[in-house]
Amino acid sequence: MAAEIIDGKAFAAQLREKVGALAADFAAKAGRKAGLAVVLVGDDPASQVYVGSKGKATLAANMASFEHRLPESTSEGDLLALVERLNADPAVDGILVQLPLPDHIDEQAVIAAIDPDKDVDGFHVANAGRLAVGQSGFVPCTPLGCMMLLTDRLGDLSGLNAVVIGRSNIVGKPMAQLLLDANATVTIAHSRTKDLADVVRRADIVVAAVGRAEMIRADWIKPGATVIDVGINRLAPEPGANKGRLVGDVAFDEVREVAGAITPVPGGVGPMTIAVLLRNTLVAAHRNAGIALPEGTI
Ligand SMILES: Nc1nc(=O)c2c([nH]1)NC[C@@H]1CN(c3ccc(C(=O)N[C@@H](CCC(=O)O)C(=O)O)cc3)C=[N+]21
Repeated sequence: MAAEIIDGKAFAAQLREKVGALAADFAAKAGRKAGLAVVLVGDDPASQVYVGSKGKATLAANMASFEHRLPESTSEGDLLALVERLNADPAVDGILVQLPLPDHIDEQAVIAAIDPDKDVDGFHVANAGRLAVGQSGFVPCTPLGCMMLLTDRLGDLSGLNAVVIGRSNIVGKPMAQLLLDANATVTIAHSRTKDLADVVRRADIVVAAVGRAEMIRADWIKPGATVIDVGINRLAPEPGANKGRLVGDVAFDEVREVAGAITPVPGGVGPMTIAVLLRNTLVAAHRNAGIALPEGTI
């Protein structure tokens, strides 16, 4: 039996709809819109596209969008000064500095400068620490989006074997913590893991976040497992084409024959990332304005 395809795009659209309605309520109560500032340094074409789609999604969700596109040559000092201004700006509830930054800028220093209560990416150590010890804070958008897809499909995750492949601060580590909080039995696998295929074969839940195109094969997957593919890799263009295809870290066409459910790339986790960013911004706005967000709504 072929796997169910988990429609992240549709799920994300529903979440954006809910956030948009709550953001309209917020604006009525607060007398201002929730605001998201997105900062992009340099002119990487992929980053330009993401920042553009974040801006559009923000406006569509009844929030204010503040875009700051700075040249590649921007100094670390100038970027830090902008972050300070955004921290102090009462119209800005959430701040996202698009990564990666140019090599001459220390990413950790920039993330550390963001007010943790405006850190809607959940990258600041204060938020990483809150997640680690079970306090409420901002959770990185991609892993939180993956959890929403998993709980929607599986309900209670208690006792399930989850294998997270990848140990980044942005996806792998927070993903493992969220799964652990949901009472899954969690393994974090990575490039040095021995017998990776055997480790993955024990998983009821596989979250692939390695950044290697189509690395996870059908014979690694336990029949019926739920497979969440975080990877977004662009293949080399076919002869005659100017852009290569987007593929995940999972060999989709073969894994779908074995898995119980699988996210596609594109149309899986990626759209969830942006929807959760808006959700986190809505939460930030309520906290900053001292307005309660109706419990259990998002
Ligand atoms: N501070 C920061 N926060 C981020 O969240 C962040 C970042 N920096 N830097 C870059 C990555 C990448 N990222 C994506 C968001 C949405 C899609 C997305 O919606 N993808 C679509 C299609 C993409 C396409 O067609 O090119 C999909 O998967 O269906 C992808 C990638 C957020 N990132």
